[in-house]
Amino acid sequence: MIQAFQMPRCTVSRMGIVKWVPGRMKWRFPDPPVQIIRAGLRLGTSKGDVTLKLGWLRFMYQFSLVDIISKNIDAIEALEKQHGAKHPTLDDIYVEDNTNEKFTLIPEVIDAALLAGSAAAQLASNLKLPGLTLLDRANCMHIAAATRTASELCIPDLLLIAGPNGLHVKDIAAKTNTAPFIIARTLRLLATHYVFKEIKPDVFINNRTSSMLATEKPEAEILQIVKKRQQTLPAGTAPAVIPVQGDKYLNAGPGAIIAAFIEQTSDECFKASAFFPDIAIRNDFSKNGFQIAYQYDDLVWEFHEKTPGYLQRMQSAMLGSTKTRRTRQSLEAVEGFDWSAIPEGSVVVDLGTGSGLHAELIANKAPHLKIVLQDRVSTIANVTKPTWEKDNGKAGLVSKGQVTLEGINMFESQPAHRHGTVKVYFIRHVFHDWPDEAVLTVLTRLQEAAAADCKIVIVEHLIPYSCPDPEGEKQFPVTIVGEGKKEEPPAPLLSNLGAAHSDIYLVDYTVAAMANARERTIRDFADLLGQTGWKIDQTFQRIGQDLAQVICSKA
Ligand SMILES: C[S@@+](CC[C@H](N)C(=O)[O-])C[C@H]1O[C@@H](n2cnc3c(N)ncnc32)[C@H](O)[C@@H]1O
Repeated sequence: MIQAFQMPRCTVSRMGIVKWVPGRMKWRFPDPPVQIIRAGLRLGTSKGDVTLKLGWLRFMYQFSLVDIISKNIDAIEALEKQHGAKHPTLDDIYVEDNTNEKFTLIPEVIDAALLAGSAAAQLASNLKLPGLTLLDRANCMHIAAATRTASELCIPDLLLIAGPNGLHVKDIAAKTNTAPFIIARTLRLLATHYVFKEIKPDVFINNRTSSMLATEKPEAEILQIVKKRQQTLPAGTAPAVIPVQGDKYLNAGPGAIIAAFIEQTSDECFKASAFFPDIAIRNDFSKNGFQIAYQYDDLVWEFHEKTPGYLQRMQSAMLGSTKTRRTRQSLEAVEGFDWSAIPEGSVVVDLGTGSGLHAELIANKAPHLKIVLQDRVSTIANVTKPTWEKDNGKAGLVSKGQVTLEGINMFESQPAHRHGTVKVYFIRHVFHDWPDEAVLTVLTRLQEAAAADCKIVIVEHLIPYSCPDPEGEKQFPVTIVGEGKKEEPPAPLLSNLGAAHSDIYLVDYTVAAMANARERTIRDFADLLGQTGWKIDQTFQRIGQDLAQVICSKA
């Protein structure tokens, strides 16, 4: 509803851009004028007199972005008063358990921050010359390169130790045995993208973003890590497989696992991604980007198993990836589906269990069920078993027979004793590692082994469309877990919140580059399930999360 409104005196230039008389404006919109803007966009196809209205509506389009920003910043400020906290700014140093950092995780704060951030990013894109936007996009590999350079040289740690006065690039270069001009341009490129801050010419400090990467190790150890890294990097033309020091990420503060994730992304994934367009354009998926970049024939999982540094970095990176998003994804994975409705003594298989974190959550949530942890024989022997043996709580679940560990190959038939006896296959973050053909094979093997009342609980991110999807919402309704109600973001925001919510699309490209794999939309899952005799019964999701539980049964 428009509370107070006065039509501006506007003229329309040849390009249809509104000019207006500022003194006469008095606009107040309690809510963004969605219907009016949508109507305006429809009018955009007309000509003549209507062009005037279109120009006016274009002006309102800009205005409503500002309105969304200011309304949501007001909301955050009101929440600050209510919670006695302040939303951190870029000038703060990141401390995980700090009251202000915890404040940013309150669902209402997340919602308001996403809306304001989305509107701000869209406004910035509206205002930037499109050619420069394209250049930004095409050149973003340099930001990845600079991020890895800074992180592997442990500059966030050196700046954390240096404190508010920061360090001159010459001092950083001297400590790390590198060239000052490299440090300067690396940190300046990143500071321009709000990572680090240049407080005087050539003097840098950490900001909230860069300080997340500090391992908090003492300076002598940090410099030793950098020195070792330099000695292990091959001289001359570097082969793709350069040694990685996994031990950097151990025995350190939470920043170490975040650094592992950032360094893995800006190293392996960055190199693999460079080759993905060649594969996509040729439409030839016989090799993936990782295999081409690393001149390696096997899959990335085998590569990790054979190269201990990479394996350690990848394992730390998986922990770090949750920290960067700071969600409760582990818990959320087992919320939604009603485990209590499964009869006493039923068998639940956690397929592709990894370390078995979610199997343990299910076992504790539903002690009346028998949980089988299935993974590759080598993963069960080298990862799952040691994890479950060294923890008393887990070991207790095994010794009392509630939990069993089982080495299998999910592409082959389920073990004979599982045929017809499993009530639920729980499958979290397994399918996103594989192309469609592989997922079809696994679903077919499960279809062959499953009894008529068997369910599959798939836990994966669901890729949101970047436009509204009322048809899909009707066809695949989502049951919300926890508080809140799903609402379409106000126009003119993209329905997926655009750049404020881009990480899932980047993860999708990561799995594509590393394994020709995919994150999927709900329609993608419905299609794969339909081809293998399964159907979707229900989908559970939390507000603001892409992670979903998709409950499936035999069609
Ligand atoms: C991304 S991890 C997910 C682990 C765990 N479900 C989670 O959500 O943390 C994928 C898992 O699939 C397992 N996996 C890969 N290939 C497999 C196969 N052929 N048979 C069984 N498990 C496999 C991997 O060993 C790994 O543990």
